[in-house]
Amino acid sequence: MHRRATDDVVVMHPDTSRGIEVLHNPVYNKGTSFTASERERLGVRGLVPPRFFPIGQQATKIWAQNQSLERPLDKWQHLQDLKDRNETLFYRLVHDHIEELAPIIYTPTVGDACLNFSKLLRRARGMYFSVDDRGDINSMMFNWKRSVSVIVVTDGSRILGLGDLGTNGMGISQGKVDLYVAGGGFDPQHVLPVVLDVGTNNEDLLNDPYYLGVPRKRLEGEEYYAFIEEFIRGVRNRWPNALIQFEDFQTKHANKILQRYRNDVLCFNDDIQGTAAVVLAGLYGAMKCLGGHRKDIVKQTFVMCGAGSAGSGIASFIHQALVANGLSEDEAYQRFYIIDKDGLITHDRNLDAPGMEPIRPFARARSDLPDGTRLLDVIEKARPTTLMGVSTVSGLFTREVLQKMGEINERPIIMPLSNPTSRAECTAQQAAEATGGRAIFSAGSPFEDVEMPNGHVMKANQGNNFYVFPGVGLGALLSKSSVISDGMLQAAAMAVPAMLTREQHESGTIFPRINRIRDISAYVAIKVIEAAAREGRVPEDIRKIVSKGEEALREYVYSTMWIPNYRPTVFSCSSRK
Ligand SMILES: NC(=O)c1ccc[n+]([C@@H]2O[C@H](COP(=O)([O-])OP(=O)(O)OC[C@H]3O[C@@H](n4cnc5c(N)ncnc54)[C@H](O)[C@@H]3O)[C@@H](O)[C@H]2O)c1
Ligand SMILES: O=C(O)C[C@H](O)C(=O)O
Ligand SMILES: [Mg+2]
Repeated sequence: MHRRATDDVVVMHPDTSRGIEVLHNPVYNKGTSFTASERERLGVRGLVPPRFFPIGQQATKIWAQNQSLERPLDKWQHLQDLKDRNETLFYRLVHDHIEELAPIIYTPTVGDACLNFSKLLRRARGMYFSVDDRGDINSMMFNWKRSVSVIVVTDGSRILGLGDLGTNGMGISQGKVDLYVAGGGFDPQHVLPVVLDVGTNNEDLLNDPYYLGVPRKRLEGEEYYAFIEEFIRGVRNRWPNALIQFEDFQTKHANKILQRYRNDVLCFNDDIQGTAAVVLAGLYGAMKCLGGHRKDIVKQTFVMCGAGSAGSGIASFIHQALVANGLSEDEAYQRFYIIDKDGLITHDRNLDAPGMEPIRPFARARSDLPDGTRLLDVIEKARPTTLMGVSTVSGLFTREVLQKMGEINERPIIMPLSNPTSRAECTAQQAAEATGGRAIFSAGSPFEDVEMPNGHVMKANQGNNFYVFPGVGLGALLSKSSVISDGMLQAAAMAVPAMLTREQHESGTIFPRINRIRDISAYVAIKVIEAAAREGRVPEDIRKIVSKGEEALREYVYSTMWIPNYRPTVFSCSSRK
């Protein structure tokens, strides 16, 4: 991915015929935007209407069509149809209107798309590997003819807060790779969405005659891990330099898989690590809103609702930051109260249960509060500054809970992070009403800012891993590091709030606007590369660029970004990497 995208051409795969096939291939199709010479060269003269329209005009027309649709899911479908016809135009639209379209191609609408994926699928995209493919996974990867720089893979077992959606989870892998392109400047030819169909335990899907996956229960135990191993080995063999992003794996497997591969393979789990980095970024931003410095995070106390992969990942990562800023390990653990579906987690709990391992050091002493204490009582006792929700339970932050946070704190930090919107622990409106608009608020899915009767506006920041995963992926690949370290992720968390101005902090803004996502991703990537260099993880050529300073690094990062413009299409004898 080291090239100047703007100077580029599109090299047509030698197997592609000229003529109508060009129009039917979404990578090469430009619709009415083929120039006269291309129409000759590609054999499409007369196959498209005579008038030439530049991409900007095409985008304006299709944007108006999309805007005229009422239902978000119809907008999603309209965009997928466009992607199936003309990828460049699709990414141009998403790039130009990211703020309006992120909620369509991503949370919350992508949740509905996954729920209805069997009915909505028009044209397959990405790769599907099922239990029936065991033994053949690596050879199947050679059916994918392009080189791959990033793979987003899910096993569909925990799609957003919607549970086990089996093969329908492909929608989430596709949404995430679209954000790698739109937000991180990845070339769409080199991103690959994948679903591992290891079965589903969702009875509705098993009984659905149109379900797209293998209708059987999920693989479990060693059989499951052997399948994952076969997939990872296949990727390492076929695309040795590709980054693997694990997405929406259920907690009992997510941590185990991450621990097994994170020191050998360029990979990360977005729900554990991407989320943790974005939440820490939001907390650093909140410290600035409170008029302080990011180091003030050591003064905070956290109540976390949810002890799954997101909750445990966030807690462990904030713990690292507290220790890095001067607390002892134990002091830092004392700052957390973690609650799951059975209430407060203490040493009275079975901490050996699957998925509980990362939570173990956060379990409270029996003497603090009884095991299972409910949220409101925990808040009364712990007097937290920050309340976080990764529980998937809509309405968990009741009016009483929010009011209590507002009583304890002048400016309570309230983060209902569960996705999609239907699972958020509270809405922005509810948080604003219960706290008189004083909350520093951030939710996983988008909400509107709330204007209070006195004219004050409570900012409804979106705290979503979208702010970091494209930049982390970009930085990791460009650094040529062989792994993604905690230090690289901590650097990503510090990069995001550095993009905000003092005025923005004063207004309660803790994340930059999403329409700056390319600049955010580039800056995250710069900081990730610098961290990798500090840790001695980069080869000589990268070390040289880093040693020249941030400007040289910026130039390097931006020069690799793919820009959604049409480029001249040419033929060559061999396919381009
Ligand atoms: N904002 C983001 O960027 C982001 C990133 C990752 C995950 N998430 C969201 O976080 C949620 C959780 O993800 P996960 O992978 O950790 O899921 P999970 O299913 O593994 O964990 C859910 C946890 O919530 C707990 N829980 C259930 N009911 C509860 C209650 N009444 N009170 C307190 N805790 C309760 C469960 O015991 C479990 O520990 C999902 O909705 C997901 O979309 C958001
Ligand atoms: O997909 C998202 O919107 C964020 C996160 O990865 C999640 O699983 O909720
Ligand atoms: Mg996720």
